[in-house]
Amino acid sequence: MNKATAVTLTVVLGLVAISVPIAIAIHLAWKQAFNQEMELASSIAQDILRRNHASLDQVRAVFHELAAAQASDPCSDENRRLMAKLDLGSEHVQAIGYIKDNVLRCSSFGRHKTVVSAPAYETSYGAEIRLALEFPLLPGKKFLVVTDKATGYTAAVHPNLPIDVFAEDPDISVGLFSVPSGRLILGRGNFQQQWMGHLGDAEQAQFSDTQSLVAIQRSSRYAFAAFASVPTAKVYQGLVQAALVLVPIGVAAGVALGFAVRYLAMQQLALPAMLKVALRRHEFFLNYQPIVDLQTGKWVGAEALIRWRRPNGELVRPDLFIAVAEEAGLIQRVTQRVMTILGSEAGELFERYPDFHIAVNLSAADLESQATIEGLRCLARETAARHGNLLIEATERGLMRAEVVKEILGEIRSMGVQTAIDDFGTGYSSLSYLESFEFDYLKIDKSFVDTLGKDAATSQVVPHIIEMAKSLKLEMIAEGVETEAQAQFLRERGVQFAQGWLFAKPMSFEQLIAGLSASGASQECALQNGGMRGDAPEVARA
Ligand SMILES: Nc1nc2c(ncn2[C@@H]2O[C@H](COP(=O)(O)O[C@H]3[C@@H](O)[C@H](n4cnc5c(=O)[nH]c(N)nc54)O[C@@H]3COP(=O)(O)O)[C@@H](O)[C@H]2O)c(=O)[nH]1
Repeated sequence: MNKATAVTLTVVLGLVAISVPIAIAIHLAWKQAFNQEMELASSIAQDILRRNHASLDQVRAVFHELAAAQASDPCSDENRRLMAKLDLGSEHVQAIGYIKDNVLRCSSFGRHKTVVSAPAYETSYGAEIRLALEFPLLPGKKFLVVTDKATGYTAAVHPNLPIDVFAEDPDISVGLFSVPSGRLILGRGNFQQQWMGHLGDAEQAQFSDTQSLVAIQRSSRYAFAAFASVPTAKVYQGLVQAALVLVPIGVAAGVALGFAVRYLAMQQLALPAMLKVALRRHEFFLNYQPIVDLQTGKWVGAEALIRWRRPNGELVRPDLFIAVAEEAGLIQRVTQRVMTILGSEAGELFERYPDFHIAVNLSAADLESQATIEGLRCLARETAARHGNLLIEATERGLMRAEVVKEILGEIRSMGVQTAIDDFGTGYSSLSYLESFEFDYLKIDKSFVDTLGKDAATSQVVPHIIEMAKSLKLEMIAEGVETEAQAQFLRERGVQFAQGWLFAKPMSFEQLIAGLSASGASQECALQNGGMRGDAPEVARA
């Protein structure tokens, strides 16, 4: 990637890093305000339902008591006294009377002969409803009147009482509608007939349109439902309030992320220059991760893994700087550095453990260059390496220029340096393509080993890789083995070697030597000369 592209990418990423948290903050503020208003609507609807249940329960109790009195004349003095008593004792019922043939014959206030309107509708539980009836002694006051169809007893409820909630807020509409007919029974403010459709057979419904947030709650005992609606404008007011808290947090998070992106980008852009300095100042060192024989558990080799410690003590991860070194054309110098360090350390190792091997990672550029042959020859000389003491690991991505790589690999093998295909299965090589390269080992990638024992689709891949390796007559090294179950699986299927935290993490040269001494690995290593092919004139010690 050139510098201009990297700068553009950084600016774009920085803008995204800043704007995404702000967008998330605004979205959260909106959601919070919306939920808050919806919860308010829902709690009002439930309150209205509670109040209506209380009113109706009292009306039914009144009817029950009057029926129980079994008066032969519903308007007798005694029965009217009972009406007055029940009336006084009820919080919701304002007047009690007796209606027959649409004539109010008497009430707790006395005898009448007032013609009243026909009921607006009849309920499923045998009550007749008149929505706005005036009592003779209370002119100008309209009541919701319920008449027990069977007895004619009638109770009047103040129409505002059940919906007398949030009355001080004119923007909030509330009411009660009959479920079967969709007719509004009581209400204040705005009510749209089509809201009913949202309830269907459900207990409750919550929805919004461009103007309102609506909550509907169905009665579990009567054929009506209560609703409350809050104007959408209130959500915007709430949004502003929530945004005042959340947006500054989002801006702070965005700015912090923006700085982080900038810092990382600067580091990334500066890395090639830093790498050059690090190569000059010898800031690299090696770690070694043991490779074990899965049958005996002995350490038979180790992979050399480069480490970069900056002068301030910071360790830079190889998966960060190797890619940069490859892109910046510095990887061959890095590989050369690996071989130089190895040259100063491995001689002692091969002398004490003649059958031990050390693996060196090669990138694509290394695999295409004669300089690698020279480097390995020099390393073999310096360390007095025997046939099989040195091994190179090439990834599938490194094999792109097949013809050139084949030639270099051939020369490497003819020196007695063994070859392994690394990260197997993560690239795009076909079997026939791989067959055309001569490798000694196949390294099964950690990503496949990770899936062993899991239900993942890729967990089926390892047995196929093993079969393939067998058919290509390659020995196998499984990477990233972390559990005994994985080791057991691989062992049972004939995988010879493994590497991973289950056995040992990457370690210093001194730790490797100490570990080898402790395990007494000298003569019994499994990567015997018998496991190698061809002569090795350059590396074989006399
Ligand atoms: N061209 C070169 N590439 C190199 C060199 N040194 C390292 N690398 C490559 O960098 C990548 C990261 O390497 P590293 O951080 O050293 O990680 C290695 C092991 O530590 C890790 N590993 C091994 N076992 C386990 C395990 O059980 N769990 C776990 N979480 N990680 C584990 O795997 C890395 C080794 O991978 P591989 O090379 O594929 O065998 C990595 O791609 C290195 O190749 C260098 O000198 N040159």
